[in-house]
Amino acid sequence: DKNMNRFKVVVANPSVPKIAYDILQKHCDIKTSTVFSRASILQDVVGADALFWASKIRVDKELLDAAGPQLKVIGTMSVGYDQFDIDELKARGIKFGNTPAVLNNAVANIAVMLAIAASRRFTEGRKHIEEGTWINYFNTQWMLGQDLTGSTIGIIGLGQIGQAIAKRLKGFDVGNILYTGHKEKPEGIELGAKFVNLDNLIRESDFIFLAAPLNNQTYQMCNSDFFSKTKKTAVLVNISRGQLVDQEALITALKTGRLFAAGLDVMTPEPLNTDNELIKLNNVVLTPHVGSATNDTRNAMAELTAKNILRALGGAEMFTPVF
Ligand SMILES: O=CC(=O)O
Repeated sequence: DKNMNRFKVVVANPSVPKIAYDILQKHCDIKTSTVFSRASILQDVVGADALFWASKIRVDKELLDAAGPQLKVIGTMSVGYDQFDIDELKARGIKFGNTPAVLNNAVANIAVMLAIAASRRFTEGRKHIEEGTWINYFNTQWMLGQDLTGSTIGIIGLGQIGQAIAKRLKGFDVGNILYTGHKEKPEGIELGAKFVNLDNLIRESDFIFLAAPLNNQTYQMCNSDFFSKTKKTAVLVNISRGQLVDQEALITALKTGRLFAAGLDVMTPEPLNTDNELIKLNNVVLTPHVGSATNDTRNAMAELTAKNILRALGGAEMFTPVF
């Protein structure tokens, strides 16, 4: 039987780059889930040895039960993995990997873009052009923004993306770089970044970057208490997950001048409802969760996920295991 020792892999997204198929095809039979519905994916995963996940659909007990006990490997084509029931995966001895590192540059770049766009009033300026309210006399006080140069930067989560953000901002001659997280990091020392508690970071930062994963510790960490301590001139940038922010509290802070502006690549829900207040606010810059969305980065993520899956199916350690 020529199919002996071949594995069954389910790719849970029809848009996964071809390179993943080229890699997996050598040792696997691939089934691609063509519809983004939980019901159809629950059927497609039946009998899979491995899952190639590129989906927000939750991988929980129900889905793992549907797949069956032969399922031993999952690779997610993302760095975040909040859609997975980690305890359930561990209990079943499933090897699990994500795609860190390969998306650091693309995501850090969009973080810097959002910081500058928000602090320099991109949305408001664009509206003035469109609506014909671009004033035709020279007003030295029109459309003034906040400086990145000389500012105090606060990074919540100095992981690989947080570090890539810090490295870039040094090129803008920022002042101090502060960070917070569960522990002080050697990389922080190398970057000349100072480990502080969250309270100090909120109070002192001119720009606050959210670069921490979504988990029980970070869920809704930016709440009304958080925004009661920010500088009124501060800019918030979120490239992590929308659920780190109490969005109603953020909107209130933006409307009442508790916060100068926000640049958000992530929000709740995604996609955002078209009548959401965030879209109406002049001091918000939005991008539709496209931090890693470049050709090269998505190809690299697909390649790494496929290689991780093959390694684990062959009994070796993944290149980038979560566990
Ligand atoms: O949000 C995207 C990712 O986690 O890679």
